[in-house]
Amino acid sequence: MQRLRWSKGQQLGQLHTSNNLLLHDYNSYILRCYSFIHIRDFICKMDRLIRPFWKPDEDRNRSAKILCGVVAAVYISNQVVRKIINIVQKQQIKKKIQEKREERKLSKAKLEEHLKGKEISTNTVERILSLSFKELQADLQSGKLSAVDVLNVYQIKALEVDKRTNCITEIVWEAEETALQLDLDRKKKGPLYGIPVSIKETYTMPGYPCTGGMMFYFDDPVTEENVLVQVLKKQGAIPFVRTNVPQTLMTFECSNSLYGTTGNPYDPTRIPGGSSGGEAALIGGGGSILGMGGDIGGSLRIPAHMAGCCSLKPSGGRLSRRGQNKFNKGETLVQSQTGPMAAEVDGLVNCMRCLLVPEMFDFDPAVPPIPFREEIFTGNHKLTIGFYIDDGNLKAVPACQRAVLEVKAILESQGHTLVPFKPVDVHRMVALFLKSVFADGGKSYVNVLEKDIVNPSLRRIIFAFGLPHWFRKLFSYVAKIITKDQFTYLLLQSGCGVESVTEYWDLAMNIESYRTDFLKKWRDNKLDAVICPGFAFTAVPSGRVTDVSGGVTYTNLYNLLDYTAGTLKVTNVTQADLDNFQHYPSNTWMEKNIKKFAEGSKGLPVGVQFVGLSYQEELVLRIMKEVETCLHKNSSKEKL
Ligand SMILES: CCCCCCCC/C=C\CCCCCCCC(=O)NCC(=O)O
Repeated sequence: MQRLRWSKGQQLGQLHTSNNLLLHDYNSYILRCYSFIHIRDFICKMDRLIRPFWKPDEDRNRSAKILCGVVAAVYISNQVVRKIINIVQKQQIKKKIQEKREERKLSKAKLEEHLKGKEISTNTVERILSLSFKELQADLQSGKLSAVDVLNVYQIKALEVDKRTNCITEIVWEAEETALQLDLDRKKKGPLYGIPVSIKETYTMPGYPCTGGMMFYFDDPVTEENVLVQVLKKQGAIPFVRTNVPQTLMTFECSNSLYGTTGNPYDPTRIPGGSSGGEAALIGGGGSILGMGGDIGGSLRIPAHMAGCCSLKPSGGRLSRRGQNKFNKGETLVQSQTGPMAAEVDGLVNCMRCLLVPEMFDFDPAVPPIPFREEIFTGNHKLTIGFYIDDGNLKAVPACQRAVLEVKAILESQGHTLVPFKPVDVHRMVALFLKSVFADGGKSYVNVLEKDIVNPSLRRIIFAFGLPHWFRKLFSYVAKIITKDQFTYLLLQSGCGVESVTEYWDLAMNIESYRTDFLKKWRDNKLDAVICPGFAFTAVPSGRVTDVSGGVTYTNLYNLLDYTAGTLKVTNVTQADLDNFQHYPSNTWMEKNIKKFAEGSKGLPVGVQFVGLSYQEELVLRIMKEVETCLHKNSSKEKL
């Protein structure tokens, strides 16, 4: 592997000699030209070179013309060579993608064959799949069920869900061996003994690619196992499949050229959300009871809401981030946080309980050593909870509004006090967020995607991110006039990132000042927690995410604040919700798109978000559990 640097020290990224040799050599040559030959020296040299070809008495204009011609010819041929190399490279990538797809297909077929050979009865499958998290845990602990039986049943169901949604990227082949070992060693049962766990593709596991949906990272060697995977295994859990993500992870589409597009288990023509979309599709479809994901702008919560499961985005690095999402490591103002996803809140609670243990604090000393605080989770004092259905950017669609109001009624019936709340200026917030996550103007993503087949859903945005900053900023005003969308304007403006260290420090200070203002409002309202829409809308058709990307303000607010936030599926879209669209505004481009994409959305899941201050994971889980119990959701294993 070699590293290539632009003259100003900008890192282009890691290049794999196998893949990029041709372009690497060519790039090095061109870079050397740009870096080492000062332009004036270059012109002098050219001047000396061509001087013998013109007569001394001739006009210098002629030499200037020749010089310009030569420079233009060099520039054009440079572009042509680059284009040709790019085309050749893309062909190689396409071939490789095809090979990998075949390998994955074969691997899944092989597992299917293996499971068929075991002749597991439909009865056993249905019985095990119908167990709630607690029941499954109890049956495994008591020895009523073996780890291998449970694993095989979930493998069967996972493959079935995968056929409809394409949510699995890799089968974890050592899972069965692990289960057999656990069954043999019954005395040493960890609390998660025999629980199969699905793992997001961005979690490092040696032997498995960790790409974030980007071909560029496919051959990156994975040496270190993700800390949470290590702890889960120590607690007896069995990682059994790895799941799909969107290309770059910075969208909620869940599609990439390497693994393809993941569909929603409720309607495979629609998105499952992202970036932990493969996880949500699998869990929402019943193929996994517990999974692990990550979230920098909503990636744990958007998919839980759209594909019908629950998730928790912890705060403050409460769970180790080591070995997850290596793709934007240098960006530390808003960080991607790891967290669990599950079919029921009990899955989230048990997972947190089993992760917040000395082993994790030992593996990653950067994690604050705070164990799971049972007293907060089981507390029963009455709370003051803020609620809102419109964050001031995009109004939530009728189904998402209704879901919040239903949860509000449930919480009131439990004796809590619900008060209206409005977040502090979300446009100010999203500008800070976009400036942070695209601090380099999106350059690192654009560079990496130059060597990939760009997902169709990202093409427009990648093109925009490739334009010069001055043009993007100018165009943002035009876009604002055309779309009337503040978010589109901000994506183009703030997506340009920062120009200097001073600007980066200012950005950090402005984030702090937003956090201060928000906390003041929270304290003024004497809030313990907040409930709000899981997202602005329910699952949209695949390929259309950039047409409605403004919905992200409902989730990324709590990343910028670094608060705890969980999502729970509470209802499904009804005909009445769709009829209520007549009251939904259609002033802006995104509002019109949201309305259009809602057609045919009846039956889709709808989640609600539960928010607490930093380090309030136990409190948020307590409220989620209370609501889930009231909803009589002992099990979210809906038959789809
Ligand atoms: C330069 C390429 C970037 C492509 C993405 C552009 C889409 C822009 C729209 C909205 C921006 C913010 C979306 C954030 C989505 C959340 C994803 C997330 O949380 N990922 C983190 C993770 O998976 O760890």
